[in-house]
Amino acid sequence: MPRLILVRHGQSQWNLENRFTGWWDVDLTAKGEEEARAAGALLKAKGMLPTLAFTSLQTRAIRTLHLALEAAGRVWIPETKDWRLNERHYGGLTGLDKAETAAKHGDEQVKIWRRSFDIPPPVLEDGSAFDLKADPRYAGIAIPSTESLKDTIARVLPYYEAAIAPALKAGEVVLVAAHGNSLRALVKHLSGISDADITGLEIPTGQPIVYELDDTLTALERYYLSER
Ligand SMILES: O=C(O)[C@@H](CO)OP(=O)(O)O
Repeated sequence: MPRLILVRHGQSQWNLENRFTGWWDVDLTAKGEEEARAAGALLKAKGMLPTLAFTSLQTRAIRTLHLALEAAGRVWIPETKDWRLNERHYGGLTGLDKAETAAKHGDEQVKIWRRSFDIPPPVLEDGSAFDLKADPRYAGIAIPSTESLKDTIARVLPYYEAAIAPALKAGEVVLVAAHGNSLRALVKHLSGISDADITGLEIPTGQPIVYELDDTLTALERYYLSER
């Protein structure tokens, strides 16, 4: 039966500093590196060994994948990096302190920006220090100026259907190392979570989530590997 393993990157420097991150390329903290290694050790201990991996173009997810694969003894498996698995773009909130932003705009507004299904944060202004236009990894890509979860789903799901689903159907055990909101997009789809209910779903860092799927890739079961 097809099996898909999702892991959110370990703690990043801006998770630690409580700053809106999105597409900004922030590295793991020492704790985040440890979480990634622990995720890989858990995969090995449970015999849940991936044969193929996907990740984003962002350092925190790529390094989480590599540290986990090293701990699992699987650094040799093929991996694909794609911007469609990036974190949702946080627009004009990128780099801001989450608590200071809540003090300025109110908790309710920040909650809407963070977790509403289809209300995007304000756009990233031209000339912002967080503009990624000159970043070579995004050459030829229409970088968004902000994204809601709905916008994120609109690029994650076609990628899942085109690249990940065929690998699952071909019998690969697929590991996806990505981000809180790109993984929420996948979980929403696979578990059939409504637009209203997805606002309450949080994905913890460094915790492998396993999907047991049937041959049509309908989810039979979703569980945290640490709980088995
Ligand atoms: O800052 C971000 O990019 C994300 C993930 O860390 O934050 P949030 O929890 O608000 O989606």
